[in-house]
Amino acid sequence: MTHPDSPLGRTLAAITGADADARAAAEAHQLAMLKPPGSLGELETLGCRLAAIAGTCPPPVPAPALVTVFAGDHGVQTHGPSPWPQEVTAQMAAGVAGGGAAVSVLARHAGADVAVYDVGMVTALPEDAGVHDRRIAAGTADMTVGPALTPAQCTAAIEVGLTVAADAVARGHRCLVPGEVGIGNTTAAAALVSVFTGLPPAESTGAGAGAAGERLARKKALVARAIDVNGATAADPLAALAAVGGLEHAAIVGVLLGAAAARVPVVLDGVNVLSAALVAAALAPAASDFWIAGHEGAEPGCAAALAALGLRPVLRLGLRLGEGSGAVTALPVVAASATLMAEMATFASAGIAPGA
Ligand SMILES: Cc1cc2ncn([C@H]3O[C@H](COP(=O)(O)O)[C@@H](O)[C@H]3O)c2cc1C
Ligand SMILES: O=C(O)c1cccnc1
Repeated sequence: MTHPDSPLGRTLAAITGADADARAAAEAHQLAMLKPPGSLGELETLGCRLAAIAGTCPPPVPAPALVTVFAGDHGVQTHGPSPWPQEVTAQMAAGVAGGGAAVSVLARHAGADVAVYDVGMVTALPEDAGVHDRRIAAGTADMTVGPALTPAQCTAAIEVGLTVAADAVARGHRCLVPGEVGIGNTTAAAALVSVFTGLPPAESTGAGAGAAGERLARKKALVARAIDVNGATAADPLAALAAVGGLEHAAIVGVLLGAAAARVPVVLDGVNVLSAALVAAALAPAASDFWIAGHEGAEPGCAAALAALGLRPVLRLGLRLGEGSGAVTALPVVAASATLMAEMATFASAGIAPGA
């Protein structure tokens, strides 16, 4: 149980759904805008959702955005579900901070800021790597023999995310984009997706960063064993997160809840972020009002998680990278939906009859 007077308890208590009046005003404004009703398709839906999130119509453009990349390692990688060595986690964290990773390039393209946090890599980086030290453990424990995280580690990682979200909003960021790096983390994500959607591990588990053949079969068996050994169930979301999640997933849960409490939109990425969103939605169903699905990734858990969350993706580009890359690619489209509402003429302002 979450203590009501803890950072998580206070955050959960602060989360209420998006603003129905602002949504109704946005729907009416869409009809008044100089276009046939419905002709801007999902851009209309997005604009109305942003209005409901902000509580005003037209909604403010969700900028500047901050991409928060959390890096952690995974004990389950001792069984080799990922074809990549664990050192790649730290190398990629440094790469994201250094500006050369895919998400770094895409964030520059979208005009978003990027911050990287080590929440528990096996290898700590020197300070000049530009990665913020929020280390909780040197990776998780092997989830196929017991919980990946202790309850205290899980809570600490969630609180890192809560603090990152609150600080970002306090510094003026108006949109959050959580991302991750962590060799082995699609094994944990598949386990979370199975626990929270009921999809069997054989169907929730995908290639991740390149598992195939015997390795992919082993990965599926590891996911099934981890859920079974820990008795992970959606009925106890925090225990399930500690059992089969990662430190980066827990930190992302914190960002997702912290942003919802601050009524700031979050753009969701691939299977890792979506698996964290399933946990966060189980803790606070109203929080999903504040989340926009940036894309539907190719990893099989993505479609199942989006369906369970009731979210339609902005993009479908066949991405299977993570880092926050797909979410940040969607950002300009999300921002466009708000700009249209603020700047388009209305039939009245243009002196044109709205038609039939
Ligand atoms: C070079 C490289 C860059 C990445 N950027 C994101 N990931 C993605 O792949 C990893 C998860 O896949 P798995 O569970 O199969 O290990 C995570 O680091 C995720 O962010 C990468 C993976 C690699 C190898
Ligand atoms: O969908 C993702 O987030 C993803 C897919 C493959 C590898 N890493 C992450």
